[in-house]
Amino acid sequence: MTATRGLEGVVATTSSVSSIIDDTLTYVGYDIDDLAENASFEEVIYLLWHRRLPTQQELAELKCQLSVNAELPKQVLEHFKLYPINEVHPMAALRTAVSLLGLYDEESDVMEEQANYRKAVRLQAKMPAIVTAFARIRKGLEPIPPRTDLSFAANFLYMLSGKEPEPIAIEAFNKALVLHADHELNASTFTARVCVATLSDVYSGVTSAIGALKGPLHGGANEAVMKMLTEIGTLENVDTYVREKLANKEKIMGFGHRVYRKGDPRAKHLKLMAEKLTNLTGEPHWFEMSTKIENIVTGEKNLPPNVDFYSASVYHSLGIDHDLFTPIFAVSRVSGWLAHILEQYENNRLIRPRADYTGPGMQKYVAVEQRG
Ligand SMILES: CC(=O)SCCNC(=O)CCNC(=O)[C@H](O)C(C)(C)COP(=O)(O)OP(=O)(O)OC[C@H]1O[C@@H](n2cnc3c(N)ncnc32)[C@H](O)[C@@H]1OP(=O)(O)O
Ligand SMILES: O=C([O-])CC(=O)C(=O)O
Repeated sequence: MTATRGLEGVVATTSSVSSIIDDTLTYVGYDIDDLAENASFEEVIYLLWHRRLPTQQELAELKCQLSVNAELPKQVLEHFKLYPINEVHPMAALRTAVSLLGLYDEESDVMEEQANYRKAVRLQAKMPAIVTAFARIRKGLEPIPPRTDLSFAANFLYMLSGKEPEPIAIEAFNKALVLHADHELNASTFTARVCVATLSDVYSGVTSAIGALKGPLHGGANEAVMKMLTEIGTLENVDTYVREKLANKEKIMGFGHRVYRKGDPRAKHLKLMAEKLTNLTGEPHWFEMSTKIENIVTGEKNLPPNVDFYSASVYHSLGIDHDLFTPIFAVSRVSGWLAHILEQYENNRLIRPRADYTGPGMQKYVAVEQRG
C-alpha cells in the first residue's frame, strides 16, 4: 500500500452535484460564469439539491420555506449570551450553534429522505440568523429578525446592519453566495460526506464540515487575506512584503489551488466586484494592493488567485467585520454540503480508506515497573 499525500488526484466518490474539468467549474452542468451573471442564490440552492433548475412556482415555494424557517429558536440566541463572546471566533460560534440547533430539531435523528430534505431547508434557512445574531450580540446589539419580503442575500445584509441594503450590495453579495455554493470534493464537503457515510445525521455532517472550512488552508483564507492586506497597509509596502514572504517560503494567502492549474474561474467575478466596490467606498487602495500582489505572485510563482483572494476586499467594502468572512463562506457552502449529504445518503457506503503504516515493527509489551 502506498499513500498519496493529501489524497492528491485520488477520485473518492461519484457525484452529480458539481464538477471541475479542465479548470471549468459547473454546478449540475451549468457553467459557473453563467450562474454568477444570472442566477439568484435561492435558484442555486434548488439546483444543487434537486439537480435541476426550479420552475417559477418551485422557486417561490423554496423561497417561502427558507423565509418561514429563518428565525432561530430562542434557546440558541440565549446560548450566545453565555459565551465569552468577545474571545470566541465566529466560526467556532457557528460550529457550536449548528450542533446546538440539532438538539432542538425534533427530526434530528429521523433518517428518512423527506425528513433529511426538511432538515436541509431548516438549516440553510437559519445560517444567516446564526451569523448575524452572533455578530450583533457581541457588539451589545439586539439581533434583527429576518424579513419575509427580502431575498436571501438582502436579508443577510439587513439582519447584519439593520439597514435595507443598496441594490449594488445585494447584487455583489448574491454573486458571492452563488460563487461559493459548491466545489466538488473540497476538504469540508469531503468531511461532511465521511461523517454522514457512517449514517450519522445532517447536523453532525454540517458541524464537521464547518470545522474543516475554518482552517486557513481552506475557507479561513479569506479572513487571512484581509489580515495580510491590513498588515501591508500601503501600495508601496506590497513589493517588499510579498517578496520577503516568498523568499522565506511562506504562503501568500488566497493563492494556489489543489485542482486548478490555469486559475480559479470564480476569482475574476470577485475581482471585478472588488474593483467596483472599492471605488464606490472611496477605498481603491485595497484593490490596487490586491492587483499588485497578484502580479508579483503570478509572476514569481505562477500561482493564480483563488476564490478567497478578492472576496476579502468585496466583503470589506460591504462593511462586514473581517472575522465574519469565513462564516459567510459557510452560509453559502452549506447549500453544497447539504446537496452532498443528501447524495451520500441516496447511495451510501461507509468511507474508510487505509493508512500506509510507518511506525515501528512488532514490539513486546513490557510492564511499567520493568521499563528503564
Ligand atoms: C476555498 C479554498 O479552500 S481555496 C484555497 C484557500 N487557501 C489558501 O489560499 C491558502 C494558500 N494556499 C495554499 O496553502 C495552497 O495553495 C493550497 C492549500 C490551497 C493547495 O495546496 P497544495 O495543492 O497542497 O499545494 P502545496 O501546499 O503542497 O504547495 C505546492 C507548492 O506550491 C507552493 N505554494 C502553494 N500555495 C502557495 C501560496 N499561496 N503561496 C506561496 N507558495 C505556495 C508551496 O509552497 C509548494 O512549494 P514547494 O513545492 O516549493 O514546496
Ligand atoms: O476545492 C477546494 O479544494 C477548495 C475550494 O476552492 C473550495 O472549496 O471552494
